[in-house]
Amino acid sequence: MKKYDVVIIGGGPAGLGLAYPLKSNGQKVAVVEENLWGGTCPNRGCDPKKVLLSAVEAKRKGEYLVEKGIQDTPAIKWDDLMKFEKTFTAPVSVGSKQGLVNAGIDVFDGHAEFESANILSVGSDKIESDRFVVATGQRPGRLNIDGDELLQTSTDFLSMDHLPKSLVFVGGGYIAFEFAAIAVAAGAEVHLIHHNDRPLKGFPKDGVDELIDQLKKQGVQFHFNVNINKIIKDNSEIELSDGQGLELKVEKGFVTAGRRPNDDTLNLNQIGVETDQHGIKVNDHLQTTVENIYAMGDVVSRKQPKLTPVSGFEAQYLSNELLKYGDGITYPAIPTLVYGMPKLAQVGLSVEEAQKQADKYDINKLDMTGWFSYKRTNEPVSKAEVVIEKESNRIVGAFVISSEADTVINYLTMIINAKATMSEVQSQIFAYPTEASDLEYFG
Ligand SMILES: Cc1cc2nc3c(=O)[nH]c(=O)nc-3n(C[C@H](O)[C@H](O)[C@H](O)COP(=O)(O)OP(=O)(O)OC[C@H]3O[C@@H](n4cnc5c(N)ncnc54)[C@H](O)[C@@H]3O)c2cc1C
Ligand SMILES: NC(=O)c1ccc[n+]([C@@H]2O[C@H](COP(=O)([O-])OP(=O)(O)OC[C@H]3O[C@@H](n4cnc5c(N)ncnc54)[C@H](O)[C@@H]3O)[C@@H](O)[C@H]2O)c1
Repeated sequence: MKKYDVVIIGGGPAGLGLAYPLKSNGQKVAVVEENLWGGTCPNRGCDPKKVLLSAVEAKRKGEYLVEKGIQDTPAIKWDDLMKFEKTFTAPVSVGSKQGLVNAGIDVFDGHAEFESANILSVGSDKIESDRFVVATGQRPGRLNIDGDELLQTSTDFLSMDHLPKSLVFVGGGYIAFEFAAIAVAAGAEVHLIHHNDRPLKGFPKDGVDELIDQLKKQGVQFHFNVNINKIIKDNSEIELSDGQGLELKVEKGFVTAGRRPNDDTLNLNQIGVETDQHGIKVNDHLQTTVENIYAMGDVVSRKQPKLTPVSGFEAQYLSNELLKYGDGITYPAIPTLVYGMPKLAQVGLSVEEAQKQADKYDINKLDMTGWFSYKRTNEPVSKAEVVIEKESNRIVGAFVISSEADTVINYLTMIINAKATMSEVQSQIFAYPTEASDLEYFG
């Protein structure tokens, strides 16, 4: 039986982010992966999605300037776009695995399961290790209704060679809003079904309503307060119904109603590792309820959002922690973003929380649509809500909706984490005219 200092289960951003620094610090390390090396983000998540969005951004930016110097709106050719996307995804798995091998890290292909707190089985291999780190991520949740198997997942959407004429997303979270923006720009008839009237509920309602308005103008059809309870096949289409009058026929349907942790097929509970509905329970050292087993990334039950840079941050933390027991993990302000045209973004203290403590915080509501930066691109909406702590005159939170919300939220994240006051921001010289030079008006 092979014996290691650390065995990592899951070859995604979290697992790979930990394997390299441990190896370069002299540890004997192995990584186990049952599917594509590199994990969700580069194979079936962030990266392929962002490649598809390149075309959406180009199309919308052209559209805004029709009759303002641009003659025709660019049209998206899905089949070509998908071929372009696959040039990014195709090399990922082989390259990620080879990178580990080149670094002298042992790799195992297959499904990992614990036999005990020190022994893991991967197919017919048994692997012994002093410590294990579970970094198995999440997978799409299912609806548990008749015909659920007729719905495809985000992975299927991101590898569709041809765009269906009509499609529906069931569940209105990050994935549904982003994919709806992509599919409607590419020319499909797009429906989005949500079981209540508050999709993307972590974002301010007025901002989400703006996004919904924009997506409606682009052609997305929303169905709120609808609980689908049956799906049947009808020739080349599927029909979704709620038993209350909605009967929707589309060529393809996708379940986008949340993701669930991959913590249920590793024998974790049998060896004493406790889980809850959000994933594996860990303390602030990312240690599970079994002393020598740690967990990180999307599979962990925690309040921070489940995102690639958060997985990377935890991997970096554990790479120190496993070599020398130190302080518990503390997270900086983490920005979250719904991509599309426009994008929604927020960071730090939420506007909703700040409103509850009006004695401590001011909220600066900015309609930037008429500001030079946005007027020159003629985009339909650009707004921000900035939370300022009265006592320190510091920005402590922000929400942004615009096509540049990703850039703006990253500036604000740096400002929040640096604890800079508004006068410190205003004393910088930024290149003009840019989103950075607009920052002086945020306070
Ligand atoms: C459609 C989509 C879009 C996204 N977009 C963004 C985005 O724009 N920005 C962002 O920051 N995040 C985004 N995310 C989230 C991001 O992909 C995850 O936060 C990130 O991949 C988590 O990394 P991880 O290493 O924890 O898990 P994963 O990347 O999921 O890796 C876990 C790995 O473990 C393997 N595994 C599971 N069980 C076992 C087992 N028993 N044995 C062996 N191997 C196992 C899996 O096959 C997988 O490869 C997106 C996710 C999706 C689905
Ligand atoms: N830009 C990004 O950073 C990004 C993009 C995509 C995905 N992600 C990651 O993936 C995760 C999961 O994304 P997601 O969009 O699948 O889930 P989500 O949790 O963001 O949203 C799912 C939505 O579906 C609703 N819902 C649940 N059951 C339903 C039902 N039966 N019918 C209709 N609606 C239902 C929920 O109320 C919720 O609003 C995100 O939380 C994030 O971690 C991030």
